[in-house]
Amino acid sequence: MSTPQLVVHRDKELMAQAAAARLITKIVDAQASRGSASVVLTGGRNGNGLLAALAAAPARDAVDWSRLDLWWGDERFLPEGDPDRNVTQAREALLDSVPLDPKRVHAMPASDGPYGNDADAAAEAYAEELVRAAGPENHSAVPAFDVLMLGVGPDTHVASLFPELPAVRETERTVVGVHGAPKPPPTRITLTLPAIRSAREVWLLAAGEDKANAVAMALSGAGEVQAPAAGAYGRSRTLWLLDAAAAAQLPRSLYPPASP
Ligand SMILES: O=C1O[C@H](COP(=O)(O)O)[C@@H](O)[C@H](O)[C@H]1O
Repeated sequence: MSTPQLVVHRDKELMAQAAAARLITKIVDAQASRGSASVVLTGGRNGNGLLAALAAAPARDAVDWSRLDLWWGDERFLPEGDPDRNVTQAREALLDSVPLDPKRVHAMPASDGPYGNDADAAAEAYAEELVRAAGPENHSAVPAFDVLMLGVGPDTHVASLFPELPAVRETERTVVGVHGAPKPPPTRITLTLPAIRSAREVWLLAAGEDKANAVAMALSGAGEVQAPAAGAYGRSRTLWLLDAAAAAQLPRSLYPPASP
């Protein structure tokens, strides 16, 4: 488990631009040292803001998009192309404008796909896709993600791990179906905390005053069942990327030294 590090930016626009710059560097470095990079995307306002900032950054051309694997931390279980699906929003924000290898874009199944309306079967299929990508040499059920990003909801949810729902208590499976989520749509697919914790780096993104209470709670010792964001950390690094509004309720003892 890595101790959370906090970076606080002036506002959400600057946060998105700085996080996009950070992600470009990570991908380029991973491609230089290992040949390819593996990134887990998040949905939500901050995840999409980062992708839009990346699309607008001239340095995006430093990435070899054909040597990048993209995965998702969660998906809203809706028909293919639905505007509320996380993958649809990511395509609009960035993916449609860069030359990705379609075989390396690992979207979670849709509710009108091969598993029909069965979110649990769709989750199992995604878990199998992760196992295949991990390969036997990794001795892991998931590939070695370089960066796994998570938006933090105002209720402290990350991916589709909501407080007190069964998915946040999962200790064995890497992907599960979610039923009865408090945020629409109620049916979702999500990586579990064990899968999230297998990533080299976990980045949690939160901007806006509606996130301030969730950020303070998750970083002040709350349990992961009550505050799922508290249970999200990476093997080498856990980075909280915040704007000043989202950091406003943090105790001074947690505030990074150089922040206003
Ligand atoms: O529904 C979801 O919400 C969270 C947080 O979204 P935000 O708009 O409050 O930032 C997101 O991270 C997750 O991927 C998504 O499915």
